[in-house]
Amino acid sequence: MTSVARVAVAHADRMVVKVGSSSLTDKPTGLATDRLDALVEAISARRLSGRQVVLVSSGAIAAGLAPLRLRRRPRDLATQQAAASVGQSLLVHAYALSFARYGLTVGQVLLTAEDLIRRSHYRNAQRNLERLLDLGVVPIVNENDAVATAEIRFGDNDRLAALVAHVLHADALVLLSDVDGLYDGDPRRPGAQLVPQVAGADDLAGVQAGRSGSGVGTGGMASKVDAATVATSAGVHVVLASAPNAAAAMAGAQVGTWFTPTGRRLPTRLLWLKHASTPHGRLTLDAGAVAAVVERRLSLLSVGVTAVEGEFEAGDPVDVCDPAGHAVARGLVAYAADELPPLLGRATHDLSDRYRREVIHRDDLVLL
Ligand SMILES: Nc1ncnc2c1ncn2[C@@H]1O[C@H](COP(=O)(O)OP(=O)(O)O)[C@@H](O)[C@H]1O
Ligand SMILES: N[C@@H](CCC(=O)OP(=O)(O)O)C(=O)O
Repeated sequence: MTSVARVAVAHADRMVVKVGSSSLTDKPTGLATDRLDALVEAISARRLSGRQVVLVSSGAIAAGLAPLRLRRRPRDLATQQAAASVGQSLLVHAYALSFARYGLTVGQVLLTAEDLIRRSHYRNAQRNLERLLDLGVVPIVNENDAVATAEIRFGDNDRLAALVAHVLHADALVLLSDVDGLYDGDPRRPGAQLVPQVAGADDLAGVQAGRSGSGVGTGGMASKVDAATVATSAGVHVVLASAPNAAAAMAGAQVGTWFTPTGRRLPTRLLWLKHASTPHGRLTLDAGAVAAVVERRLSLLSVGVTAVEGEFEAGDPVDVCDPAGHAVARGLVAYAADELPPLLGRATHDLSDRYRREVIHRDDLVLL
């Protein structure tokens, strides 16, 4: 990895650090306070050097298992929510005590997907996190597992951390796990090699990023690679390293896997549209409309739409598909599903004034 990237991380004024359940918990005792304390020591050193850190911490469900005498992560949502309710308070209490050793105050921020997907909501989350940082507090973010339902769960905190990094204009994202980086295959298999650098999709070709090996983590390596891709596509440097290497990773040392930015910052609205929204329907286009939207980046007009599926209202996210049915873009549609069928294939000048607006304005479209 070039030293430029490592210097960028070492000097990041604002950094998001995400730690997984497997790095904070021991079976059967629950929270491993020695490991939590070691992580807090590394983060506190950085914070006390004048740089801002937001911690995204998993571990609520894992920390709730032992007090509830559960031997493994429950499968049903209600027991997961119960375990998270018990575990989250233990987790944040442990962090509060540990950061207090360095005179630092923590603030708990629990988010659901909605909080980062809906514009009115993410401004709220953004305002609170900014204020906590201004006040010198270390925000500790987790998914709000106690109320999150199956459809709205992030399901993994890696993507949550990438979205938080973007919303807060962080310079770097450090993903800490129980493995010392991305391997080209399951690290439990002999011969798997550490991938030291990912500069783009080509470096991921042939890499088998699989599921969690710990039984308490949910995302596995695939979700870390997805999160790194989200963050780097928006200009954020990403390091994936093991939790014991936290200080070294934050200082830009040669540990773990380094993901270099592949794109520039998108407006937050478009980032959530691309990575966090759930499409409510699909519009199929003819070949000319695909070329207009994808290559010439024009707005989508009714004349190029051949089919509409799904139930959506004006303003909802929908997928924009080529004639073969592959999603090529996602956008905020300007019409409700039941308004569109009479407009399909018709030129804008043939329509009444009410229907002369674009089906999706180009400012509301992202390519997938
Ligand atoms: N290609 C890979 N490289 C590294 N780890 C991998 C890979 N494929 C699967 N894994 C597994 O992913 C695990 C990390 O994911 P997870 O348990 O969800 O971590 P966390 O709890 O830290 O979020 C590793 O411990 C490893 O067993
Ligand atoms: N929000 C959940 C963790 C979800 C999650 O992504 O876990 P992990 O794969 O360990 O980062 C919890 O606190 O238990």
